Amino acid sequence: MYVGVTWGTRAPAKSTSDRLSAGGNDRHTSAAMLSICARHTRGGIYLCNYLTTQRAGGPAPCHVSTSQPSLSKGHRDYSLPNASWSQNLQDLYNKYQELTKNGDWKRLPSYNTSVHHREGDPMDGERENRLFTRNLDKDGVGLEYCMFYNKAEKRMVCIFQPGPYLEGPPGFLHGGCTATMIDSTAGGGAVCTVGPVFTANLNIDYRNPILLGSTAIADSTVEKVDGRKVYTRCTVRGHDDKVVYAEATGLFIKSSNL
Ligand SMILES: CCCCC/C=C\C/C=C\C/C=C\C/C=C\CCCC(=O)SCCNC(=O)CCNC(=O)[C@H](O)C(C)(C)COP(=O)(O)OP(=O)(O)OC[C@H]1O[C@@H](n2cnc3c(N)ncnc32)[C@H](O)[C@@H]1OP(=O)(O)O
Repeated sequence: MYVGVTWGTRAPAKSTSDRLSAGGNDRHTSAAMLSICARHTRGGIYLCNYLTTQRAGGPAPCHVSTSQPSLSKGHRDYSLPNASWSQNLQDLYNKYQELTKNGDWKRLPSYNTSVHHREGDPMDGERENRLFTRNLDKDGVGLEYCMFYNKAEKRMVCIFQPGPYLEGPPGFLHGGCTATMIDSTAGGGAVCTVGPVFTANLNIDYRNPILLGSTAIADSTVEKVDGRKVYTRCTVRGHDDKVVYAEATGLFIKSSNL
């Protein structure tokens, strides 16, 4: 039976990434880097490329690591920082991690299959299905993100960094991917508030294009629950809140079939 999300109980107690994030700007200390290299070398070839978008005037850094976690070796919590994360994403992660300390906010662990989010589901075994937002094996080329939920405010925040494989207009994020992040964030907020839901309706106003490699925040609130209907509102902004990328409303229907 689906009982909702697990609050990090399966995440490693103190991963390299956590140690790094705790260190904030110390993340590039030599000891930490050696530790990361050792970890990635075990899982594949470690390489950190520094890519830039080709757009004149505003290249955003995009770091890509080629570590290739295997699904069957599983259980990786993909919401933890990795070498592909930009400093802006890392800073936002540190900020929200800090907010989790008094219990108001919870970090959601994130796996690459939907079922691994369900309590009681086996965490091992081969699975072909992949979560849409976690379907690329290389860190940094697709979506890097982490969600935080505030129960009292019925609010879900997703900090994210879209990689180079998500291009729509040259240098910019595909609008369908923006929609995916809105759907996932608002849907995740609805799931955390009422339990399993289906998306019934999503309305999006795209205000500004999102540069690939940049860091953005999707910020969603459950505004009303009316029977099985869950009404949400979501805004996507830049990491420093200076630009609004998109504004959306979403209707989710509580389902007993999930
Ligand atoms: C990426 C994941 C990250 C999440 C992290 C968080 C937690 C992790 C846990 C688990 C991860 C899983 C999920 C995360 C959540 C969301 C992200 C992805 C979500 C999706 O990707 S999901 C796929 C796309 N989605 C569909 O594939 C739905 C297709 N569709 C249907 O399956 C049915 O259509 C359904 C079920 C929607 C309703 O069907 P139904 O038979 O159950 O209910 P019914 O029709 O009676 O409607 C009941 C009342 O809603 C009103 N109503 C219905 N639809 C409306 C509409 N469009 N506009 C206005 N009102 C509407 C009616 O008017 C009535 O209102 P009233 O009660 O007042 O009469």
